[in-house]
Amino acid sequence: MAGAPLHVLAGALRDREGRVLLAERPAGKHLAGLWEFPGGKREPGEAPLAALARELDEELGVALVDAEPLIRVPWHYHERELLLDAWCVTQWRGEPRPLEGQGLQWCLPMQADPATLAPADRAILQALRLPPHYLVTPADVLPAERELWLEQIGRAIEAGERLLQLRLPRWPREEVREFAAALLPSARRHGAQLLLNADIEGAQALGVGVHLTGAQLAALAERPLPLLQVVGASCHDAVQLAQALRVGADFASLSPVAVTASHPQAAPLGWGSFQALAEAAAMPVYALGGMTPAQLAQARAAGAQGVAGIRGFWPAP
Ligand SMILES: Nc1nc2c([nH]c(=O)n2[C@H]2C[C@H](O)[C@@H](COP(=O)(O)OP(=O)(O)OP(=O)(O)O)O2)c(=O)[nH]1
Repeated sequence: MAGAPLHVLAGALRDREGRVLLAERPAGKHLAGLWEFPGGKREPGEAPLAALARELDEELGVALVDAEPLIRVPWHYHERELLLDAWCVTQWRGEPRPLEGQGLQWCLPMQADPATLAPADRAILQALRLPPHYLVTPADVLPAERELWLEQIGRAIEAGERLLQLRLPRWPREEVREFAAALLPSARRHGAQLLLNADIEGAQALGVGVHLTGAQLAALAERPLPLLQVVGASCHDAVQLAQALRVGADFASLSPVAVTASHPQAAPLGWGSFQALAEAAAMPVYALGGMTPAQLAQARAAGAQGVAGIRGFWPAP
């Protein structure tokens, strides 16, 4: 019977070291043997957080104290359709115990193997791994400004930025690759991810990420990089977001949310359309276009992973 999707709550308990708790789905249940975030179905009339608190009590014997929304993942399994509503559980009382005999493990999101998770949970894992800001280099940077930008990006990484796209259309490809290689030791030291714009072969050779253009995304049949190298995709509509999911991208940027200096002719989505698209996307989505870091809270409220941008994101020189 086709009806409303099952509303399933999932809680990522996060400890002080940044590890999250994973539980093994018990034998005999749907997706048995795969790992998931503890939780379960909301009962009729129950508020979402009350449902999550009840499930955490039943499965782990802990009392939920504080949680914040993480990502909502609409998912279609053969036999059922669900809305997986994931929360980051930042405070709880009690020591989690496997009250249903399920396996439990604490692990850092970067170390969890997505292949062992329930398929819908890969988006939750990405939401836990990805930071709130996504920085993109300005398109007008010239090769002659290499030293300045080496310093600028280095400073951003030192300041805590963890996701950076090198989009340097005025540079020869080889020089962008060499530039990325020069930044790599500092990026690795700080756990920051570098993405090359459009250069899949360069990303493969260097072991870094790639940000796919809309045209590349349309032409791809599968994920172009191994799971540990991050894949982002430029999207403007639902068709591109669906394709990003099909090729196994880790996240999308969705633009333009507002009018931007770099694309003044493109019609902005506005927060209403952004939210509808982001919530249907089943992957983390960054708000791009006319964004500043000050809009992070608004973007999060509209279902975004965070904000992406060029101007206003780089530390002052
Ligand atoms: N709890 C939970 N369920 C998940 C996750 N990922 C995922 O695809 N699911 C799916 C598996 C199930 O089809 C559905 C949740 O059902 P469930 O069987 O855990 O719910 P429940 O605890 O209320 O189960 P039950 O006692 O009624 O059988 O959502 C996840 O991270 N946590």
